[in-house]
Amino acid sequence: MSLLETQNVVRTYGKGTTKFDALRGVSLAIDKGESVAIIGKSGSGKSTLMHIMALLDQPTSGSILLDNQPTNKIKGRALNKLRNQTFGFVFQQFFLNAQDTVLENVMLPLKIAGVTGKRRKELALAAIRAVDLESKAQNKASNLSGGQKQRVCIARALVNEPQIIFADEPTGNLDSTTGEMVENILFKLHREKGITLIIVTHDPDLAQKCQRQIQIKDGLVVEGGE
Ligand SMILES: Nc1ncnc2c1ncn2[C@@H]1O[C@H](COP(=O)(O)OP(=O)(O)OP(=O)(O)O)[C@@H](O)[C@H]1O
Repeated sequence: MSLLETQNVVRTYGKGTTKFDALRGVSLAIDKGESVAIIGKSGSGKSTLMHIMALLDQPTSGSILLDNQPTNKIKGRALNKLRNQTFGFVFQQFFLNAQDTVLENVMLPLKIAGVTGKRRKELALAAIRAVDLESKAQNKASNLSGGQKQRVCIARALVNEPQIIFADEPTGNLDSTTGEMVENILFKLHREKGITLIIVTHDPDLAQKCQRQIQIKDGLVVEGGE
């Protein structure tokens, strides 16, 4: 049974002469516990699709179903809550708060979810432990290496025990050894906690480690949609 489904998703940017169809009718279904890579050339529509699947953007037409329920009527606070509870994000544009500690950064999604006090700290420390950064918990996020920052992002993404982790080029800015460590953490979470992984990547090796590769070309799925 599919966990996340897109039905004939179209996303048009702009109006008039600048109108551009970034997605031209994307239908795909992702099962619970799957690991999926979204691949394709620059400008093919990968990030647009990822944002729509993660309910960060709305399609111009078409639908997104989560657990077989349509999501188009969920708005505002309810939508934020659903996203916060269901998804974890490892996105380059979702920066860490540089002046806050690692612990504070990882506690943030729990704070938003209304988890308080000791429990908030314990859950955050468990996530920090899962990415092997316990010794840095009190460090400012700015005083970390690139790979360590990415691991903090993963800890923050997993602290709410999400069903799905969306990762946009999770190893893009990292050297190969550090990138491999970050990959290993993501796949370990997938194997051991059954978290569904949806990863946008240009890296063919990372894509091959996923159970399925969905290839996007000019706003359409050309391979791996089902
Ligand atoms: N806000 C926007 N307004 C207008 N056009 C946009 C906007 N965002 C994206 N596009 C266009 O939509 C198309 C798909 O963009 P998208 O970012 O989804 O591609 P991508 O496959 O993720 O590319 P990359 O691999 O370079 O990140 C591109 O042609 C892009 O120029």
